[in-house]
Amino acid sequence: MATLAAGPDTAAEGIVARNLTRTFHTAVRRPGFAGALRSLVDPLRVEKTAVRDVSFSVERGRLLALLGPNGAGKSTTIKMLTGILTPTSGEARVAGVVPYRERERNARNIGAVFGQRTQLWWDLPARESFAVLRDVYGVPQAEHRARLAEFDSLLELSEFWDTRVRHLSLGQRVRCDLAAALLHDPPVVFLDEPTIGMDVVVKEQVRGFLRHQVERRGRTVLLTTHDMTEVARLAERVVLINHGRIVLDGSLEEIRGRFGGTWQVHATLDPAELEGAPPPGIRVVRREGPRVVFGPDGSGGPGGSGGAAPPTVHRALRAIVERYRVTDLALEENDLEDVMRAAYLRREERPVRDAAEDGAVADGAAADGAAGDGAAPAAGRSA
Ligand SMILES: Nc1ncnc2c1ncn2[C@@H]1O[C@H](COP(=O)(O)OP(=O)(O)OP(=O)(O)O)[C@@H](O)[C@H]1O
Repeated sequence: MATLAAGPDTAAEGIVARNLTRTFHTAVRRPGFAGALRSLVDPLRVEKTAVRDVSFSVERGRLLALLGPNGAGKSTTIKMLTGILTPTSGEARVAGVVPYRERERNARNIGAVFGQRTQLWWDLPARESFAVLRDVYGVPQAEHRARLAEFDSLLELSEFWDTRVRHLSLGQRVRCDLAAALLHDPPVVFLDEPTIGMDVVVKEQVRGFLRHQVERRGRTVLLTTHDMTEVARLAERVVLINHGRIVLDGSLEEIRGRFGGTWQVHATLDPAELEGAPPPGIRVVRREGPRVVFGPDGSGGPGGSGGAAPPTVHRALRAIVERYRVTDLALEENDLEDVMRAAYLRREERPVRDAAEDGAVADGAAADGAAGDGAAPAAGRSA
């Protein structure tokens, strides 16, 4: 395996993960009263591999969405990339730094927002937290002022930044958290469900802010979310993780193609005759005179007889207009939520059963969880 040690030419990089694996050892209770008593004196420890052999990279100035169902391993991956957790094996490099080896250097390069927690001081107005962070990171006054003005113009923070954080609404607080995470101008940003619980207007404002930070400021963003609208609006590329392993690294189109993203193309043909068979991977679903409905032929993808994945809707559209003379065209796609549900429910990628699933009852506290593994990268202060 190639080594990922930091080098002089690596500062321009985004995020690189190579074969990242993280195993937790958890104390579990044996079933029944006698078992519980025995576990007090002789705790049973089981191994849980939360992330297994995960490799991907994010180019500088790009946004990648890391998707997966609950418990898939997204947060564990982010914790390794932010330096909070050390991988059991594998390597990571973020903006040229190995995050869990050089935590301080890494903290200067990254910003992180965990939607459910805050890094702001609960009893201070957000603007005072910003000033403390400015001093912690040694940001020059003029730069700080300019950056705050930019964030205010995009996130409308000044309406509430003099209010104590404990009195802010969720949407207000997370907008302040975003500003706090970016005030030191980090090239790489990690966002773990940043818009969770926000109303649609604020969500859209935050998405606009993120687009601006990627497209205009060139930041590299790794985002986790369960919100498929967010993915469709923001992500060019997604990595899908399930049971700790990467199931797919590609575009939303590829996810649709591979996990039964069904589509139908309604075409009116001229002449009305179907001249020649439909292009490969495409079948005629029904026909009424010149009106023909095309769909994937089901020979690939899940549930199919194997072979290549069905063509993506864009490829199918192109193939259909190239093959036939089309006078009218309409497209129907199923909902992205349905596609993701199908992707999450796929069983083939499920790894061998963890010992914890074999009858023992998890005790809650991990024997070697994040708490004992290192400090958060930024000057974090959870409320
Ligand atoms: N400190 C820990 N000790 C033991 N097991 C852990 C620990 N942290 C995570 N896990 C387990 O690792 C698996 C992956 O958890 P992780 O939090 O990374 O999932 P996730 O994809 O972020 O889920 P969600 O979408 O619910 O936030 C889960 O089965 C979880 O119970």
